[in-house]
Amino acid sequence: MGFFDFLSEDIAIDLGTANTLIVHNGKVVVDSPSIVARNRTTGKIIAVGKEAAMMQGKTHENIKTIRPLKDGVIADFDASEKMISMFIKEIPALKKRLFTPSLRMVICIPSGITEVEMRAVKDSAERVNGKEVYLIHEPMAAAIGIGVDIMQPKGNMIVDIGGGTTEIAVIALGGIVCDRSVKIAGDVFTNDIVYYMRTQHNLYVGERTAEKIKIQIGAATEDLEVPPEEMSVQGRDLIKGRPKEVKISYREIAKALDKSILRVEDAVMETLSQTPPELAADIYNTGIYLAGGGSMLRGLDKRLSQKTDLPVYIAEDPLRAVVRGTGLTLKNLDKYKTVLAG
Ligand SMILES: Nc1ncnc2c1ncn2[C@@H]1O[C@H](COP(=O)(O)OP(=O)(O)OP(=O)(O)O)[C@@H](O)[C@H]1O
Repeated sequence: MGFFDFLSEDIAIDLGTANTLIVHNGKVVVDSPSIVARNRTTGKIIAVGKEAAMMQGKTHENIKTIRPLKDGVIADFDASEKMISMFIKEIPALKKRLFTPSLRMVICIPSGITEVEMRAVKDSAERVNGKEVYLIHEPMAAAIGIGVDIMQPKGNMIVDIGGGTTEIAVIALGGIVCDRSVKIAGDVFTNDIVYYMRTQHNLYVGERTAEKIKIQIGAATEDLEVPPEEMSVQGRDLIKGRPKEVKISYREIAKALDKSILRVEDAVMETLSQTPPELAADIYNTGIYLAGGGSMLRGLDKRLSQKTDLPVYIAEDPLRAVVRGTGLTLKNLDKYKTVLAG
């Protein structure tokens, strides 16, 4: 330990389109929606994370809620930097500090990210006091978080279904052999539900309500073994203009999501078709690992398993698999130096 090491801290960040998670000292210390609320007149950020999420869809013209990331990459630099900086200040062990310490960071990024987008993440991290900043691809972090031994000469397929992107990768010998990133994930599923409610029930629902429907009764198939109960949904009647309530079943949601899930399935099939034969043989034995919040959609594992004819496993606590892996990478930087991106 160097003399000035007490002035520096290590943190791992999963900067996601839907959620931002931070690991410090081996523990998840921040787990918040990636949302910022800004006062339009003064330009000041008035809330981030959970507090800003409560305001979503309920703001007046003076307040605007922003999601600074889109499709896994930073879309609004100023808002994202302020959000990261406020999240870092919320870390209990750093709250007591007078100044933000210099940070050694590992941040995960989508596998389909461009050099310019990668640079943007690094720049933002440096501006929030990141002195040593490392990047890791999300599927790689997910694999480490799931507990896959990525260094083995053995192929493993990871499908990480987040908010903005679905990342599919075949990993062997500490590297990504083939991958695909599609912009079909949780946010698209939510918008599919908004569209379905509008067109089939003449009911206008906001994104927060649609996401609630997805989590409470969302399904990827119409034949679930344990179907959830019908759900009452309130919104605005598009014809009469007044509030209205309708009851919906998981079967309707499965119909609403079908086209998008087909596109995820196609991307998985395409990646499998590009996999070198020796690694394909490994995947035949090990199956496919799912991570990310989208993997929690009821019946998605079964549907993917039927489509690919392979066993499909959902990671333990799928929303945290990526940040767990990012944290482990940070803890074992020497071991994982070769798997870092950029
Ligand atoms: N039980 C659930 N069923 C279906 N979807 C869910 C469930 N829980 C969370 N989700 C969805 O998971 C998504 C968030 O997942 P996650 O936090 O893994 O994404 P992210 O890392 O923020 O996004 P990205 O990796 O694309 O940047 C959201 O769209 C959310 O609605």
